[in-house]
Amino acid sequence: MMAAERYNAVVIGRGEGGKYLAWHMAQAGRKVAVIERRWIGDSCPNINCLPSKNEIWSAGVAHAVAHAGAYGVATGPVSVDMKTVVARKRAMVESLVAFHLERYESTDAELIMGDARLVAPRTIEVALNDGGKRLLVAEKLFLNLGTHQTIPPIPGLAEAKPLTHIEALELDRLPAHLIVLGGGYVGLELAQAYRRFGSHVTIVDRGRRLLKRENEDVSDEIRRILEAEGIEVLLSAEVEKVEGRSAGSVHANVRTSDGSKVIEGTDILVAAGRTPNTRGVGLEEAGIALTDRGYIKVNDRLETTARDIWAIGECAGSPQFTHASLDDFRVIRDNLGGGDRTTTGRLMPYCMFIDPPLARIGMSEAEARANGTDMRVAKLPMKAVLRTRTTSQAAGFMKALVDLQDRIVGFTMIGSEAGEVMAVAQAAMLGGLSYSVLRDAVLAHPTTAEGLNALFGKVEAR
Ligand SMILES: Cc1cc2nc3c(=O)[nH]c(=O)nc-3n(C[C@H](O)[C@H](O)[C@H](O)COP(=O)(O)OP(=O)(O)OC[C@H]3O[C@@H](n4cnc5c(N)ncnc54)[C@H](O)[C@@H]3O)c2cc1C
Ligand SMILES: NC(=O)c1ccc[n+]([C@@H]2O[C@H](COP(=O)([O-])OP(=O)(O)OC[C@H]3O[C@@H](n4cnc5c(N)ncnc54)[C@H](O)[C@@H]3O)[C@@H](O)[C@H]2O)c1
Repeated sequence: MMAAERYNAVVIGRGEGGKYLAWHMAQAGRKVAVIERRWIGDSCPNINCLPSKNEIWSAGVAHAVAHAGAYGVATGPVSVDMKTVVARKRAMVESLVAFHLERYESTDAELIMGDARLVAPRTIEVALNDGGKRLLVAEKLFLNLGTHQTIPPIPGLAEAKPLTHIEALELDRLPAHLIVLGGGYVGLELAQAYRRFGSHVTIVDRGRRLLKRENEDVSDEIRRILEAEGIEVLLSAEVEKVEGRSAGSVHANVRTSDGSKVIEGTDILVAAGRTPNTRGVGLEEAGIALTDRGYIKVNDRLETTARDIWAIGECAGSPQFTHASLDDFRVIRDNLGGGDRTTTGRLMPYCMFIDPPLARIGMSEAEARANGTDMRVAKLPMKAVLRTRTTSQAAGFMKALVDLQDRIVGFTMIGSEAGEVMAVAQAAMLGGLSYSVLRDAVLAHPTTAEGLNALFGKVEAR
């Protein structure tokens, strides 16, 4: 019988919010352990956000060099060395891992590498990666378990050994023809990156349009941008069967409204959504209820159905963004400190890093109409923003929704610097400013944000 070790707080899964919570509590003098089975530093710096944006940046450089002639810059033949692309990414990841280890040292939070499972409420058995087991009892338990790639049950798909984003971001060779199953965030970002590195790319999505959570004009513009780069986009497409092996020869039998066709690729990437890491951890046995989609059931203070147990980030059904997981940490931290903070109504921005990027904060036009919000809509093509005349990057548009009290309730942009411009709109929303403040602000010329003057100038008077 193992002796139980007592902790003030244990975090299972080293996600974004969990790590900040651990560091915060340890710095406040609590005895804290974090149990992680694989990644030092969460998914974001190891396998998700930062590695993908690192390689996407390399792809952007390849694209810029390949199109340098249009800017009057002569180059020789352009080629991409995937080994160097991956080496640059790995160097970044290693530096981020070192940063995380240093933070554990300096805060005195204990990092335990192993697989955790609840054997009773707040009693955790850890199968250590180095062998052996430990038993921990926590006064407070925080679950930050994350999600993993969903592999749809398509005949032959699992046997084809498809790439997920993890392997795709480790490829030191260029696929001749990459089939991308799923045209969501992961699929579109990586599809464009691989196209720019030089692969032939086909995106297959069963939806009627890309990014179905966005307004129809957003989906159409993004499809136009991707197709203009030579990416093939198949929509309303069901993959019925996959044959062969990725990293060689792989065929996807696809049914579309135009009939059936076979896509012959060399590699297949699955980017068809996420599944929470909540099975086999002993959650339900410990009184922690799950939703019907397998996420941990929480209230708007991120409390689970079991006493003194919280959930954070994707496993709690929070929006699947690093900044959402970070904000979950703030909610829990403040409530543990006697505050009263919830996740209800928080503004959640996001930016998809295709080029040009898509950024959104607040409602889309379709969402506003669906919930009956009375609002005015203003839309400005990016070619009307003078900055884009200087860069020849005129694809996309800005769009704003303004309610009858003159508040900005939604902002969407496809265009270069979209994420940065969105932050300006977000600040105005957080401050409860009238749209006229951005309409009339003196903004530096010629910046992309300057377009906000013209965009809000198009809002109809009440
Ligand atoms: C390819 C890709 C790109 C992305 N890019 C962006 C982006 O640009 N911007 C953005 O905001 N978001 C992005 N995301 C989403 C973002 O990465 C996540 O939302 C974010 O990392 C938050 O994750 P988390 O805190 O919920 O958990 P995670 O960071 O996933 O951490 C969960 C951890 O729990 C561990 N774990 C699970 N079960 C156990 C167990 N039983 N025992 C021990 N350890 C366990 C896992 O190993 C994992 O390390 C991207 C996602 C993907 C897939
Ligand atoms: N820049 C960012 O912030 C960023 C980048 C990547 C991922 N993320 C986060 O990660 C989450 C997960 O991304 P994702 O791209 O895996 O999921 P997603 O939900 O964004 O997209 C999945 C896509 O796969 C399609 N699909 C599902 N099953 C299919 C099937 N059998 N055949 C064909 N198509 C199928 C869906 O129609 C959908 O379009 C995102 O929602 C986002 O929150 C964020």
